[in-house]
Amino acid sequence: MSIVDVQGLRKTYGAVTAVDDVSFTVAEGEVFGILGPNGAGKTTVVECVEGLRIPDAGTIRVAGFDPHRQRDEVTRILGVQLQASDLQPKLTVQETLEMYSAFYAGPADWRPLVERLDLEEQLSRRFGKLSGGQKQRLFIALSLLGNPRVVVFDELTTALDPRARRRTWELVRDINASGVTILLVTHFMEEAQYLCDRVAVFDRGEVVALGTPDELISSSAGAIVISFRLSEPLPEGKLESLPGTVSVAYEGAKVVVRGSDDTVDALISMIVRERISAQGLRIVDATLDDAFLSITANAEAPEGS
Ligand SMILES: Nc1ncnc2c1ncn2[C@@H]1O[C@H](COP(=O)(O)OP(=O)(O)OP(=O)(O)O)[C@@H](O)[C@H]1O
Repeated sequence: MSIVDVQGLRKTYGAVTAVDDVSFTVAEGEVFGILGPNGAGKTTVVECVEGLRIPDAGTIRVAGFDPHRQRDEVTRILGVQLQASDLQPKLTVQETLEMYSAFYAGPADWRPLVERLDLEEQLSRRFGKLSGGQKQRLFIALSLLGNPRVVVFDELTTALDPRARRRTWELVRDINASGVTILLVTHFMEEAQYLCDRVAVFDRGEVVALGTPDELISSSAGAIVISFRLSEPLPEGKLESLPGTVSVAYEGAKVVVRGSDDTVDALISMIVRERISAQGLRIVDATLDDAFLSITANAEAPEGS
């Protein structure tokens, strides 16, 4: 059953069409990723879902409620990640938790949350003195105070070092395992591949791909990446003409071929048949990063164009 339902969403800012005819649904219990290059419309979409922006057209429902017209109902269902600018730097972690708990009629007990998020030792520290990772964990705690069924995390791990990011991923999994649906806006493909059940890729205000990370990887061109070093150049066009080849790139002596299982078979046969020396041969699955670049390949226009 879908808990978030977005149909035909359109949002403009003056002459800028930020989002145009966007539709997707999020099933209860999913981690749903919203990906896309800068300016693709991701934040606009989640802000419409949160009821912070009024759509120009289309319908949005969160557990059946309209986020704009039924804001109170949606606030009881949807937890939103605050930004650093929303919080008082001089308040302690405990004061912040108590203050935000007071906004809800039946708030969650923040003590187990603090324990789960490893913030116990920070309770008497001022918000402004917390590390980036501690701040993010506090934002997660605050987003869960209202016992939400859905939470929106927008760029949750952007400012974190790799260790803190990994730790936050485990927390997100943990929150999801407790039954909370998660809408995750991220620029990190590794994060999306690790956490998301399904992702929607936005490009210039539209959904250009939607599916599981594996579906996106296998449907985007070049699902397999083959790399090796050649001791001597091959005749021009030889690799390009292999079945299933999508691209051939030369990085010095290293060749990177993107293609399909057919490309692997044909390349190996060619190497054996023609006794080609292909050193350091590696055959790996493409990642969501590769799929994202392929899906959004046409998005990048030069600055100022
Ligand atoms: N308040 C606003 N007024 C005018 N234009 C806006 C406003 N907010 C966003 N835009 C424009 O709408 C488009 C979509 O912006 P949005 O912030 O939704 O994209 P995004 O995918 O979240 O980008 P990023 O990854 O950079 O955060 C962009 O062209 C942006 O410049």
